[in-house]
Amino acid sequence: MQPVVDRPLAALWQRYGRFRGRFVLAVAMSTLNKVADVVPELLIGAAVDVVVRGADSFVADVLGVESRYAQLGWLAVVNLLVWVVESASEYAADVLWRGLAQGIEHELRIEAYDHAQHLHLGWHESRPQGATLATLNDDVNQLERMLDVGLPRILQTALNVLLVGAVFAAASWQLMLYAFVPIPVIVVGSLVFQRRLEPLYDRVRVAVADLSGALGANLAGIATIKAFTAEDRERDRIATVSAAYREANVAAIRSSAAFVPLVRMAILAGFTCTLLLGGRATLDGDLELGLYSVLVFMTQRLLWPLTEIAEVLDLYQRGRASTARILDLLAVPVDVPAGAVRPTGPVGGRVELRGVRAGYADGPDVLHDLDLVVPAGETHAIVGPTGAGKSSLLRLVLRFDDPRAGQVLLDGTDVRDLAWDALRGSIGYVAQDVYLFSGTIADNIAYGRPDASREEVRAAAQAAAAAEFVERLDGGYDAWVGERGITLSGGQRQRIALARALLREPALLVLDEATSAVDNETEAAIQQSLRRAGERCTTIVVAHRLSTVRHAHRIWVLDGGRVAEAGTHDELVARDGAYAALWRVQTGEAAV
Ligand SMILES: Nc1ncnc2c1ncn2[C@@H]1O[C@H](COP(=O)(O)OP(=O)(O)OP(=O)(O)O)[C@@H](O)[C@H]1O
Repeated sequence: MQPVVDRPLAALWQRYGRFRGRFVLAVAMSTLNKVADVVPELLIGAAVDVVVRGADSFVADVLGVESRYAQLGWLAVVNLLVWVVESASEYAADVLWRGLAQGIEHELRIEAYDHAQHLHLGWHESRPQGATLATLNDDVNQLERMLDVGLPRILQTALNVLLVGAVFAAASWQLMLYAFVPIPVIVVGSLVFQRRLEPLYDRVRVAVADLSGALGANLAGIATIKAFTAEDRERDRIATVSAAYREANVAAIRSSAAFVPLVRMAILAGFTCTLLLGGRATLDGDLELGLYSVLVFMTQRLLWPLTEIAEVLDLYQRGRASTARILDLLAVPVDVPAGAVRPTGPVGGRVELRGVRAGYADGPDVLHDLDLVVPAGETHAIVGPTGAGKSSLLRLVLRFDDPRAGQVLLDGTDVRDLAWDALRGSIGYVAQDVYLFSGTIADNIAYGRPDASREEVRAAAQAAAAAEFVERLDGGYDAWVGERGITLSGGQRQRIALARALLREPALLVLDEATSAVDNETEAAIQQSLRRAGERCTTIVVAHRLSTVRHAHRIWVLDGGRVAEAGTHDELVARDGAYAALWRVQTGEAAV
């Protein structure tokens, strides 16, 4: 995905204006710390000056103390004070920078996650889950590293140059020039290097997203891998993706490692200049010995931190790229905006599709000119061969997708005009592939109504023919359901999902193959409960097993995205069309 935010850090600065106060404070503390950090070097110079010049030293001039011992004592006291300031400011700066990084990291992650969950389902389906996960996780962490390690280091390096520059300038501008000669080389080199690294880090990111996507998909499909003894093949496939990641990283590392020797050479040149030229000036009597020793130390202090510039640029580059990706995610428009209509009275649950044409992304239409009405309080079934468009139709009712043409109406209002809670809040939905969250059985049943009492949870479980097996579980309603409910059987999962939908007492119950995995006896019990529940709500059922739907008020037979026929079970059997043929196959009256 090409980044759409071109100045990500400026955009971040704009976005998080409320952190600016803390940022300024962190900068102030880092500055104080750096100043305190430079002072000990000056004190060394002063100490040499005291030892060499005694009563004529700089300290003697300032304090009016002649004894060398007393002067050294004063220097020690100042050193102690500086040490206290340095330690305290370092602590404060550290806490502030890290707090800032953690604060922004947290807010950005939550914002990005929240935005992602409001994005169109089609957006999620059209890209690997690993890529979204990598943005929400790795990218946000990378930004945090840039903020809590990279930024303070950049600042310290800049302050270093300024402060040491000031000391040099005060001592000898010629020496300052020599000591500073390497800096432009390093900076220009760094910029060139940064430009080279940018595409390399993009490759690393793409590779890491591929890798986490592949790992996630494989772990989700571990049972299939085992069943097909595909472990070796999958290991090789992961090895290929991992090797691509390794190679992308190696390429980036090779470039970044090449930079450090260049910086070292430049530093050595600056250091040698100060050593030689400063030494000559001291021998010639143009430079105080104390100052010479300070400058030799200072050159080290000035230049060595610049070796870190490579690492800092590395962090900056990665952080910048990560920020761009997070902001790009945040810039994806929520193109299925909710309406604002909230019906005042109770929702009846009447569903109507008028001339609906629908499809996915740029693909062909999967539903064609569909007209269908489910009056409030009735139970209607949608049946038809696989791929006929049954689930696609339900997705329109829930507004996971919008039709390309035509309208979907709930109680006469276009679903596009309804607020989410008015639309989805009125619907109890059981998807074809049930998703349970890791938590207790009760948590899962009460997912749509977290305030439900235990009695209500139990009643819903009863209606979904789940109570009996739940009570037999160790812990009953407090039994822990593993991630995606893997500790339950398929039929048990479906019944929990059904209980979850029923507990909402929805105006509209939408069931997509909700009982496909339960046995006939359990299904009969569920049908009975559903008929009771159906007295209070409208129900749309998609089912392959026709016994599930034979009592429906109306059965819609879809074929190739169109309504092939519709009527009650008896009418359709009497018509002797597609439904009757299917019925005969399922009841064993016809040979398959
Ligand atoms: N998320 C999707 N993205 C793209 N195409 C899709 C998507 N979901 C379904 N389709 C396509 O839409 C068509 C209808 O699929 P749909 O799932 O609605 O059929 P169905 O009648 O529910 O089938 P089944 O009985 O197998 O569940 C199929 O051709 C399918 O390939």
